[in-house]
Amino acid sequence: MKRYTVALIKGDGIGPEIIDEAVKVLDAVSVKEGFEITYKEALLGGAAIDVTGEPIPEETIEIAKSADAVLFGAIGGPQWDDLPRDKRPETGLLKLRKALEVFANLRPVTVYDELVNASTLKPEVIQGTDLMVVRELIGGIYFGQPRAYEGDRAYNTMVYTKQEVYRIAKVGFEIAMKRNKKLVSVDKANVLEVSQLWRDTVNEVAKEYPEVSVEHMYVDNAAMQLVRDPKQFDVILTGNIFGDILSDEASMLSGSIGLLPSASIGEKYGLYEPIHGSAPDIAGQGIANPIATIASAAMMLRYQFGEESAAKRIEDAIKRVLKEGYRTKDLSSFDAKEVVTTSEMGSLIAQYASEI
Ligand SMILES: NC(=O)c1ccc[n+]([C@@H]2O[C@H](COP(=O)([O-])OP(=O)(O)OC[C@H]3O[C@@H](n4cnc5c(N)ncnc54)[C@H](O)[C@@H]3O)[C@@H](O)[C@H]2O)c1
Ligand SMILES: CC(C)[C@H](C(=O)O)[C@@H](O)C(=O)O
Ligand SMILES: [Mg+2]
Repeated sequence: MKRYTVALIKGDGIGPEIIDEAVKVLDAVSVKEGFEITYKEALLGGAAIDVTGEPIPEETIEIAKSADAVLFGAIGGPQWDDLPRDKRPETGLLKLRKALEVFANLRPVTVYDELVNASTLKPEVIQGTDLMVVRELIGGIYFGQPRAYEGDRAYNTMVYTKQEVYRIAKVGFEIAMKRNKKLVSVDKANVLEVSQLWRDTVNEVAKEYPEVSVEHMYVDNAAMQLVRDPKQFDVILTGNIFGDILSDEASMLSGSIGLLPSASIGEKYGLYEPIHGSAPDIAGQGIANPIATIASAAMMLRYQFGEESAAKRIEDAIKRVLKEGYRTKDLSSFDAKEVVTTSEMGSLIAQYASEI
């Protein structure tokens, strides 16, 4: 029997609630598909700060590196907001991404037919939207030096090397080749030198993929186009901060940020995480939508373990619960036949994923 080890990082807020549901679903499909997953929990974020004083203890990096994949919930919360930046929960996540060198963050945006009324946009605008944001994850302004908060002055540095842009662009084009051969690269090349390098490098990589149609778009226009006509996009290739913002925006095409999964991948490791945060406003109430995390677990099965049929089981089960009208509270006003808790949603998906 095939065996995989998964480092589980539950984190803060709704993190533990949504990870528990993903584990439920993974356990159900692994029985059906004949593989076994063993889990090792590790601390990160506020949960780690409270125990060790650090947002990412060394042990967490070791556990993450020694596992076959990492499944991550969410971190952060108001109780840690006043800590200095390098002691905050978010810094723990950024350090983990960096330590694992997961430079490519893939954020698929699916609009489920059953939820076309859930978006704030008109159904005819969003129906059929299916796009992939390819976000550079371990460079750009998030990590650039120098950076400081000095009295009345503070600064950050947006920096990309050609090599960093090249490798994320390659990922973008490879994905475009497997999808609809259409890529929009998003930058701010009318203002930023770093975006000029980005654009030049993307154009170089484009020569290796003559079949892929390439368009460059400024980020402000892209933000507008995403809500004007999302179906024009297939692969969106962009840098760290633009990808962060555009993917939250894109989540509202699908109806809830609680639906959007992601895979953060590099040469060696894989980190699977929903795109949303720890949602402190709803933590502990059993109302968080676990689908983003469950779908991230499906991405883990596909990308990290090559367990395509298990991944498909989960994705089909998600479609089925939505089709049958089960909704967590975030989607309760949209064609809901029954409003369910976080745990009930996880159990239904686990049940459907293990049928047949
Ligand atoms: N990857 C991460 O761990 C991650 C990502 C984003 C934000 N954060 C952190 O999370 C904390 C809260 O940030 P925020 O409020 O800006 O963003 P958030 O994504 O946590 O929440 C934004 C809104 O979306 C809702 N929401 C998010 N996930 C949901 C889900 N699964 N089901 C239903 N509703 C959901 C929340 O209730 C809230 O109203 C901050 O400390 C922030 O730094 C962490
Ligand atoms: C929590 C934060 C560091 C993180 C980011 O900005 O990358 C989050 O917003 C995300 O989208 O995963
Ligand atoms: Mg974000």
